Amino acid sequence: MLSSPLIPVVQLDDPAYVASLYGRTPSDGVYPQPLRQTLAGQTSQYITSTPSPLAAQQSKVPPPTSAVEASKRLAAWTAVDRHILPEHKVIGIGSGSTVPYVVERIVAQGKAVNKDRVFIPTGFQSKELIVNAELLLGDVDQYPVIDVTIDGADEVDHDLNCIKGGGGCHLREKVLAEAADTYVPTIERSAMIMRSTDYSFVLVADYRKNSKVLGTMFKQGIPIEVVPFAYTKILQNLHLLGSPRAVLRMAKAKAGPVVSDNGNFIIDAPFPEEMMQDPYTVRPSPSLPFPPFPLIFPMLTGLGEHTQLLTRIKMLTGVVEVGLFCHMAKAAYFGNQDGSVTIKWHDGRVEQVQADKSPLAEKSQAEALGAAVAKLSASTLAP
Ligand SMILES: O=C(CO)[C@H](O)[C@H](O)COP(=O)(O)O
Repeated sequence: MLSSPLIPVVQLDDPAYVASLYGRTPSDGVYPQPLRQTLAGQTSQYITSTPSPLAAQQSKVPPPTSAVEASKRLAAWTAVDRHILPEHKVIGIGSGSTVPYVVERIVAQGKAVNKDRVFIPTGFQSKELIVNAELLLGDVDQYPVIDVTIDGADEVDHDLNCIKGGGGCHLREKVLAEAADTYVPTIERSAMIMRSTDYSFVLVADYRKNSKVLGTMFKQGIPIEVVPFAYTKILQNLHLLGSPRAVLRMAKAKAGPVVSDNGNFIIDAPFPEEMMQDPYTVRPSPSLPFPPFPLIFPMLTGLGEHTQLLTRIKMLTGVVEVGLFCHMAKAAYFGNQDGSVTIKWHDGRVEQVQADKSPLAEKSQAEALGAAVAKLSASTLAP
């Protein structure tokens, strides 16, 4: 075989070469296992299985520096304490700035309980969080049934419908939300829909996301993931559907559009309040614009009863997923500025956890107690 002096020739099945890539060989019996610790900021894809100091450093969440951050942590910790129980072995981890606090609290449950668990990410960010926290990474194609999924939200309404996708991850987020719920088909007003009968999808957010009607707090619109080549046609259809201000989401630190983890584009489509009030329920169509219009565009105007916004957007050709999560969540946890937590449950109950009963209060009480004990023992031991 001819070889260039500049390009070393390697034999791909050479055990030494394989070992140099993966840190172990097929004869170890554990090959091939995913061994990398982190890809963020790394130049090499292959990193040894020894936890790197960088990974350890990245898995530490800095203490919150603002009221909003503190309320995210409060929501995340309270939700983890109530919903991630020792018997839960397959756990979905969502995306966004609240989720690092979820992972932080799960890690605090200890190595013993976490060693038998597998964590399923909703995208690049949560994959990094899982790996950096040295938790076991899995994927939803291995685990299509998840015990509990915890995720952030951009806005949650009184019915626990929510907008997600501010971070462009809502396709995977919805798959993981569905994997955590149990669905049965039901017929409602002549339409077959899937209703969840057992919910294990939990939302965590700060107080700004707690709302009555979607779109009143999160005004940039419903995130819609679309296949790139169809985006102009979809924008046109969304304008006809009632969102004349729908736009393609542009990247901030890159020229051109945001590209999702799945290689798609994201459109943000704000709809008027009356269309957002109940984006899910099938109900009789309100006034149709003028007689010939529904005949020409029946799908856009909605004939008869099938007027739910979620389905109508999803039915547009080229739409991959809509960032409206309707009747999927078991509960939504909102951290408040005063240290309390508001919990909205799927059956309509609203629960309030007072500040002195929250996990953060317990932590500071425990710290104060620890400090007092240390002081007392120091003074007792002093000569
Ligand atoms: O849906 C999401 C990403 O696609 C996030 O969960 C949502 O944007 C909330 O993020 P944050 O916790 O940063 O407010």
